[in-house]
Amino acid sequence: MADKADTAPQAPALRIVVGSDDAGYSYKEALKQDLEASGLVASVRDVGVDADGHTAYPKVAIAAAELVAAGEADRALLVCGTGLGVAIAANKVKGIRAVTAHDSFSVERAVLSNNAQVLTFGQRVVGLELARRLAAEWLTYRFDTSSASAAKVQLMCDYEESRDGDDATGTGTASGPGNGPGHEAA
Ligand SMILES: O=C[C@H](O)[C@H](O)COP(=O)(O)O
Repeated sequence: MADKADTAPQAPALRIVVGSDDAGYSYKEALKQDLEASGLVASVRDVGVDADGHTAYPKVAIAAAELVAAGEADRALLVCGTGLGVAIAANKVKGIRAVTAHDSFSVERAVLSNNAQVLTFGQRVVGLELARRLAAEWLTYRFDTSSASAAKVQLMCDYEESRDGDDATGTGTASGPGNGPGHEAA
């Protein structure tokens, strides 16, 4: 089943943040190299960890997600042992939709159905070559704001906005959804 905008070779190149904990470090490094070599990528920003880093996954994931939410990056690609912790942490940042996906269809729908700006992998779950292939596919997708999926994504955005006043502790410092280079906002 082909979506109207399932690939967009003419789309603006993406500004991508990469990050991992120590359990995802070697995949993060390999994926970063691929991203840096891709014509679909405008820039790659690495928020850690470095080779001997031991920063806990929530700190790295939140730092990356905040860059996306602030509009300083279009997407983030995060790796931990399972991909789950970095997704949960990134989703705590307002405006962020982060998913773990280890198959091609889910990677496609993460963008085309859910307008997810953050993709996460588990280094202890998926093979490196599959992760690399999935990341390459992920770069080709752009959310279509005129698609039927847009109204569904908007329901999540509306709910998040409606919750703002209910949260005495605040929901993060991000001011915007970081939905991409001018064409990914739902
Ligand atoms: O989701 C968490 C990640 O898999 C992390 O890399 C490992 O976390 P743990 O050390 O708490 O199991």
